[in-house]
Amino acid sequence: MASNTTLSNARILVVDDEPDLRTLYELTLLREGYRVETAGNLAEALQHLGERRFDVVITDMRLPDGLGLELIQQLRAQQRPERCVVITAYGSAENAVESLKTGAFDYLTKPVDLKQFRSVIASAVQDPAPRPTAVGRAGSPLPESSDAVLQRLVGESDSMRRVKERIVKVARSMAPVLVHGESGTGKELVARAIHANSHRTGSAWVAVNCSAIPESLLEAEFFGSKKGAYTGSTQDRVGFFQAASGGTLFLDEIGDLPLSMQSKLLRAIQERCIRPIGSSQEEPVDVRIISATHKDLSLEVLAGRFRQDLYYRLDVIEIEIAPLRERREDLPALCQTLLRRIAFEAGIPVPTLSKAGLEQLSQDPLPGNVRELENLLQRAVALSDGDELQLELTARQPLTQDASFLDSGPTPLDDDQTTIPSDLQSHLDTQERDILIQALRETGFNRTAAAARLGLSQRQMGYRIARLNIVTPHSGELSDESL
Ligand SMILES: Nc1ncnc2c1ncn2[C@@H]1O[C@H](COP(=O)(O)OP(=O)(O)OP(=O)(O)O)[C@@H](O)[C@H]1O
Repeated sequence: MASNTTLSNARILVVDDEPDLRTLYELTLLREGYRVETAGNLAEALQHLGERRFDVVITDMRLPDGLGLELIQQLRAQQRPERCVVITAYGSAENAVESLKTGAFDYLTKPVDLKQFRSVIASAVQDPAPRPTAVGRAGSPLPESSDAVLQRLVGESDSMRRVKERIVKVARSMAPVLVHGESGTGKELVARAIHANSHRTGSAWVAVNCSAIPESLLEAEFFGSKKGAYTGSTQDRVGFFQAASGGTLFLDEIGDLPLSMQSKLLRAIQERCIRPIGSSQEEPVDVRIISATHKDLSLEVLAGRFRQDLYYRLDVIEIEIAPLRERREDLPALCQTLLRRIAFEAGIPVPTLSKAGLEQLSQDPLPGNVRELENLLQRAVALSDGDELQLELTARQPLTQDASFLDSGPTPLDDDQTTIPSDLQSHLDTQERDILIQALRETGFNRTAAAARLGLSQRQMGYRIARLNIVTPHSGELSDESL
């Protein structure tokens, strides 16, 4: 029986033309304590809906007099509050994605696994408002109020307002969201706001930086492993999917996931099951996936670096965050918030930024976006000796290319583009190393500034520096000559 009486009072409409299945769903739901009504086709369903309000409508996709999708469309058009769960035929990914795009809360694939069925319905009937008694799990922060997280997202430009509206709109469904924007634009903050505004807010939030995990460890990190699965594994290990169970899994830098892992992720999303390494058992998983990238994934698909089917699965709802240089009207509010945060952490009075300083900032391309702005202000606060902040903007060329230039074509360092390298990986590594070193030199070995110039996050920069074995003067081991 469902443990929460308010949830078990929920009223559910089941729409399916197969009497056996209808009865199976009905009995399963009645056993959970829900109030259930059934319909065998669209017309009957609409009749029930005309008579009363339901909490959840579960509908088969194919009905004798139309599609389950039409039911969702009608409910949305009438702005009805019912959450819809669609049951689609096995292998019809298009239908599942289409129903999520139309506004379904979630979908289930035939043959329906009853455990999964119960868990999806339990999610759908939950009160969307954050539950006051909910507590964060070990390893996940206590849930923040939905408003508090949205308010942390500073900016009232048209594009920021659209982002915030979209967050609220999509938060309540299970549909995967892809957040796209340059490095430092606030993709993780947006993903967190979606989680905080969803009914999953009391459950785990697990953020994973796909570019920071070595390829050989990815499968174990994502799906976990059983004791003895490999040398040295002395106990079962929980993967990201299990850790995020009931909550949200945020896959940052999804464009950097190697192809081999992309197919495993696709399978986990499609089947909603994972198999830990060393286990013979599949485990059902209930996670909402939000992914983020600074890359244009459609170009990555064309270049053969990203699986089209996975792209299609992840990009059900897209949220685009504009770079800071395209929403300069957000700069004053952002500076104010960031300065307040910096001053609070340093335990000092909030410094002021002069009009001239703000003007200076608004002329700067700020390729590292809000993160770069944050670092810049942090440096200014640390170096200031008076009330007014002195900004140190790095002299640089106006930004003419976005960060994806590293991946999408020859760079000026390609002096011999006609020769095909015999070892592509080491050729690319050498080029990447040269670019990184050049950026580090030109920024006085300031990793943050170099990362910002290259459109990389600090984590990505750190990972690349380690991978390519670059020793910077700050590491105190070798001098400039070693570069
Ligand atoms: N609109 C905003 N209002 C307030 N702070 C912001 C905003 N956007 C970004 N930030 C701050 O800027 C920093 C970078 O944000 P975040 O990590 O979310 O960016 P990102 O796009 O995920 O970066 P990356 O792609 O490099 O991982 C964080 O400290 C975040 O709090």
